[in-house]
Amino acid sequence: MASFEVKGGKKLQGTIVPQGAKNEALQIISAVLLTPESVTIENIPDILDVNLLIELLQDMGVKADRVDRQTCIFKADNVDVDYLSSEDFRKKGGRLRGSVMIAGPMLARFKKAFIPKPGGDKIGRRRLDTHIIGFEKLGARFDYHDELNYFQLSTSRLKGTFMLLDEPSVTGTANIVMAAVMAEGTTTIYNAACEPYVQQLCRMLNRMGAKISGIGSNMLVIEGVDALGGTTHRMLPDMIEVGSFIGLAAMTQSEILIKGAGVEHLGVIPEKFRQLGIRMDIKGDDIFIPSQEKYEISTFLDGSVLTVYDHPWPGFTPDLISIVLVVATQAVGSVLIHQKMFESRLFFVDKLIDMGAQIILCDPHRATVIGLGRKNQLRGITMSSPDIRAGQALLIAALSAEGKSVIQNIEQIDRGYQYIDQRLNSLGAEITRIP
Ligand SMILES: CC(=O)N[C@H]1[C@@H](OP(=O)(O)OP(=O)(O)OC[C@H]2O[C@@H](n3ccc(=O)[nH]c3=O)[C@H](O)[C@@H]2O)O[C@H](CO)[C@@H](O)[C@@H]1O
Ligand SMILES: C=C(OP(=O)(O)O)C(=O)O
Repeated sequence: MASFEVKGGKKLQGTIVPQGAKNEALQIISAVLLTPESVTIENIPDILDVNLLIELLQDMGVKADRVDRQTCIFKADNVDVDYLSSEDFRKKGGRLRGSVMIAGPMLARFKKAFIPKPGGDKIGRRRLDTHIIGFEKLGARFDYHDELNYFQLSTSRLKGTFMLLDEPSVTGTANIVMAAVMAEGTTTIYNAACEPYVQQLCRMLNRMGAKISGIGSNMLVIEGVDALGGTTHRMLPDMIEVGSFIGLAAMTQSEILIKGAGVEHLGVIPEKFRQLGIRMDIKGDDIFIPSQEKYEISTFLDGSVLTVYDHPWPGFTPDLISIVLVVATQAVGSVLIHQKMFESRLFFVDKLIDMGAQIILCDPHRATVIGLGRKNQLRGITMSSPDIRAGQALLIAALSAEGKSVIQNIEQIDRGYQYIDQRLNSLGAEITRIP
């Protein structure tokens, strides 16, 4: 388990460029399995989860030629379908959430798929029902192997149909879309997720020859085609990194320019940080956050305490709730943070409380933060990173704190943030990686 040693209390300054979006990358890289032709992908984040997925595809026989660290040409013209039933696939696939999205393209092109119990954050129950029921509606059969904890799926042919999803699952929608693009006839997916990740996937599939309409809405209509061809795709800037950098700047009183932030794809994210009192100037595709002595949380129009909660897109993403929570600890005013989707994502607040933050954990989903308004600084402590976003939130807390902090289990942070120590150190942070 590696750690970060962080010397806190320093103001940062400079320009930072967000990496390509992690959650988009996991969908897009899975989609290369849909064609035997070459697919060039640009702006790939160099992070643990994405590298693991690429490795998994290579184990399946997919050629992956790295042009540079961010660009890769994939060619899935000789896929070893049997590898999916191997012990090795179950082990490696089980290390990341994104591996689940290999199933949709495999069903579409090779008529069989295996889904190992996926990895990813341990942030509460994360079921796969939406994926499996969607595949079933398209005409796949499934067996659940209890002892080895994996789903086996097969079909003689997939056939388009209407389906109303139980919930707008992000990876579930992506998986079903990828299964449906080569199904016979028309598939309509209602209550579909419409996060920018899913929109980007649909646009890429259309460039490959798919016929998907309704992109960006909660109803996707997919006319099946016989085959898909190659394309080039560029990942959007990671909106979760952008939000994290806005929060980091405010919390550490830093002046930061986020260059190429993908402003038109950020939805309500800038507004949520503005509600915490954070000022920012949007200039073209860049976001400038000035150094702010104080930021004050607004109230609702009737004067009642602000609540920030997560919601499927175009609502506020659950992946930024931990960041909003940590930033609120130094604001003037109070806010109720409500993490509706996941039941184990707020437990890291005990570490913030140990650092001196004023937080009342009401229940597993809700925490009230009473901002310190910089009257007291947080104190550096030793802590462990429980999940990717809590890890980043703790790093922000440590950077703003007085004294030294040690963050253990930084593999969680490395899952989603590319060379984060080096990039923040180039803005003036003091983060040392202890292997
Ligand atoms: C690899 C990847 O892309 N991971 C993202 C993806 O995970 P993932 O696709 O796994 O998450 P889902 O969208 O399936 O659902 C997340 C959780 O929220 C619950 N749920 C979902 C929708 C809803 O309207 N109500 C509700 O309660 C589900 O039961 C589940 O427990 O989307 C999540 C929700 O944005 C993000 O946190 C993850 O970072
Ligand atoms: C929860 C997340 O990731 P994953 O779905 O890969 O666990 C996340 O990106 O915040």
